[in-house]
Amino acid sequence: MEEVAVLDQVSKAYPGFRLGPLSLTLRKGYIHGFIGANGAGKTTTIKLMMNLIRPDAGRIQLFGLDHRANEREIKERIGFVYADNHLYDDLTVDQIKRITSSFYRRWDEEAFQGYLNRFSLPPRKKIKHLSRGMKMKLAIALALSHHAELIIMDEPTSGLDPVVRHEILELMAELIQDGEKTIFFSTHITSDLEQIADYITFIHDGRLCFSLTKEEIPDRFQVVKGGTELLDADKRKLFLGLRETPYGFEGLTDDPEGARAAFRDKVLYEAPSLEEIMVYTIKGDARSARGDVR
Ligand SMILES: Nc1ncnc2c1ncn2[C@@H]1O[C@H](COP(=O)(O)OP(=O)(O)OP(=O)(O)O)[C@@H](O)[C@H]1O
Repeated sequence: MEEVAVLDQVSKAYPGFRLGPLSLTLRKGYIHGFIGANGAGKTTTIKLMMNLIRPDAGRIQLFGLDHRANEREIKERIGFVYADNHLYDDLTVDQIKRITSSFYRRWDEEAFQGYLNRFSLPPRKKIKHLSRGMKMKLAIALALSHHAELIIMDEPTSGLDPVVRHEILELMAELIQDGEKTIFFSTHITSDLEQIADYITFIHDGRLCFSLTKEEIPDRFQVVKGGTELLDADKRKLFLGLRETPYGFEGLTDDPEGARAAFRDKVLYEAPSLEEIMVYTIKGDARSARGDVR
């Protein structure tokens, strides 16, 4: 499988926060979703890939090329959509298009006009008069009109209504149909990933928790539900996170086999949603950091 992006033991430290060492591979032709709580390090990872900030250590390759030595060529081949899009407020759609198109050798005016029509974006309207959803659609149209092979989007669906989100997800699914393009997008909205992502990468507090295909996740994680009397100190260790009520417990394990050996048919086993994986992992981590019994 062709590797479009490889991060190898990449790290970056800010006061009070350290990303990595992070290793991650993006495979050609797939949609890779990138999840993590606020402040987990998603934007930092994306900025490192875009060479907007420098890593303290580690190696980043895009299209098999060193991302700093070959920045110009690489940027031609990337479509980048940034969360707080830096579109100039006083410019019109048409003016921002003219500026953006001048950066790319492979700018495709027909493709851009196609997106304007598809998204009903008025060419003469000023950016500041566009709604949040329209601004995001414009950012996407600008990023997709130079035949990019890798599309990197930082929170493209956050703050958008379900209809606009659906339109954007539908477009992503269309884009990878020919197997030539790769999408990497960060989000908090786990249901978006459940719909369209092939691979899911989850980071927490600057560390990689997992990078798996959507199909692999149920083999790796399981929700277990049962009576609290079944729990003892050893069995508690099977869980990444555990919630107990007077009526029973519910927990997330990353050792489904161990859980089955321990509880057999005395409990219920369920496939977790991505949201459950996120919430249990993050809460479980906070509890162990505080020294609470897990
Ligand atoms: N330029 C900077 N200087 C200092 N600290 C920074 C800088 N940029 C990011 N950080 C810190 O790094 C951490 C990770 O931030 P980052 O923006 O990568 O998280 P995120 O996962 O994208 O979060 P969100 O979902 O809220 O956008 C945060 O604690 C943030 O305060």
